[in-house]
Amino acid sequence: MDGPETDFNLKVVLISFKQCLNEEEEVLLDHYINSWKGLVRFLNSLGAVFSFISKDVVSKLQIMEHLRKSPQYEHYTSLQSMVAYEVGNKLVDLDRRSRSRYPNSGCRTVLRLHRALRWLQLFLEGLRTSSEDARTSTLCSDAYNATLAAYHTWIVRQAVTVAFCALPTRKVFLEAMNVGSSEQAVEMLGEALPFIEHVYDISQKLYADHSLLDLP
Ligand SMILES: CCCCCCCC/C=C\CCCCCCCC(=O)N[C@@H](COP(=O)(O)O)[C@H](O)/C=C/CCCCCCCCCCCCC
Repeated sequence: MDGPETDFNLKVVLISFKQCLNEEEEVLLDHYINSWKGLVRFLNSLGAVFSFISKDVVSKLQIMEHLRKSPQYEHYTSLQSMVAYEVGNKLVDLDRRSRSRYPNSGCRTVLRLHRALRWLQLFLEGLRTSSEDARTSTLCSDAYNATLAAYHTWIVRQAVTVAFCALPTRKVFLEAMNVGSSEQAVEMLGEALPFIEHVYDISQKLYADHSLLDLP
């Protein structure tokens, strides 16, 4: 039963990233997958022009869910245990020459989501701190160019640029978050974005420590 506190809104999704971390500051994959599913729900609500993006995220979440249901599922409890298992057992393609051996490794799959999380963090921070008349397409492409663009093919970058033109205005975006007025949405972002940032920072350090930031 949904009440005002449990209604689906962006605050619920962003705060769900807090649950991704346990007391040891390990990133728990079930929660990470669920938080991403919440984001996909928002993406789908923005219209069919974004469906090629949402399909890519869903396919990556399915890879992770498959690993969580595999006989090796215990190794996929957290990002840390996954990295230890896949790296320790050489189940990751570390360079392009070996690209085709483990195309669905957990490490390379989460890396794509991890980079996208940084895009989301920058985009929402841009929405939060920008003026009322700021263009969302500019905020979005600035965040994209600072994060994901470097890893995407020319074709993907063109498709993404077209999709950005279909973004709603800043006001509509903030209202679509379903947390009240634009001012309340801005306040919510200030409270909730640190949870995403924390998960991002811990994942980034883990990947950097294991030289996994450029997996093909
Ligand atoms: C009311 C406010 C709601 C805001 C909530 C937004 C929800 C955001 C949800 C998802 C964000 C986008 C996630 C993009 C993941 C991209 C993963 C990726 O890099 N995939 C590429 C590489 O994968 P491999 O080939 O190596 O397996 C893949 O090639 C790319 C596929 C196409 C999609 C890439 C689009 C990225 C655009 C990011 C901006 C999204 C704009 C959304 C508008 C809010």
